[in-house]
Amino acid sequence: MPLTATGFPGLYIFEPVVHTDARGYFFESYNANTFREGGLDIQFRQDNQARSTYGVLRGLHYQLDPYSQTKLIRVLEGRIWDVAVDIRKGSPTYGQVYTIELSAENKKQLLIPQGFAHGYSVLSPTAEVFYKCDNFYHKASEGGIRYDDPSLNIDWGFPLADAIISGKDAELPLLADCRHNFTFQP
Ligand SMILES: Cc1cn([C@H]2C[C@H](O)[C@@H](COP(=O)(O)OP(=O)(O)O[C@H]3O[C@@H](C)C(=O)[C@@H](O)[C@H]3O)O2)c(=O)[nH]c1=O
Repeated sequence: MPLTATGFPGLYIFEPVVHTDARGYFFESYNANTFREGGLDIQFRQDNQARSTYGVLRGLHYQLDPYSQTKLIRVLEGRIWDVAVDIRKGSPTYGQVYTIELSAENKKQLLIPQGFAHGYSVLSPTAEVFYKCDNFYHKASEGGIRYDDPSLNIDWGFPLADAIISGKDAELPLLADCRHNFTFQP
């Protein structure tokens, strides 16, 4: 099974089976049946793609219910440091941070369930990130947490002096001041 548990309930690493031959390689970057066989029946509704340069840090973001999003993150070009924070009240991993390098080379994908805040930083000169979401973008439901919240103490994979951050992200609140209503459903 190409899905690996992370220890955070609902958070999985997906590693596709790569078929290599004289022409190059082929892999199924997404197959709903593979996820269904792993007990994950997700109806993806929106695909997003973003290009960034070294040092760009996006996040941490979430959308409030009923627009919360499961996300399946992968990298088409370059390398990123992907960060997921469990903000589901009652979760055994509430307030904990999961990090993983995703790259075009390692082809790993991170499946992030609803109730997590998500962000990433770019480690390579450029990176092209592609992700599927099971709910539509809804501007009024956007929420976020500051990347440098001291209670999370996140390692972003590079010195924060290098970070390029949007004005919106620089003004996000700390986790303790966030108004969200995510609860853990075992
Ligand atoms: C996220 C999003 C943004 N936009 C618009 C709003 C804005 O004008 C422009 C850039 O938006 P942002 O600055 O929010 O883009 P960005 O900072 O890349 O936002 C993304 O960050 C990562 C970490 C996530 O997890 C995503 O869910 C999403 O929040 O694109 C859409 O039209 N649809 C979308 O789904």
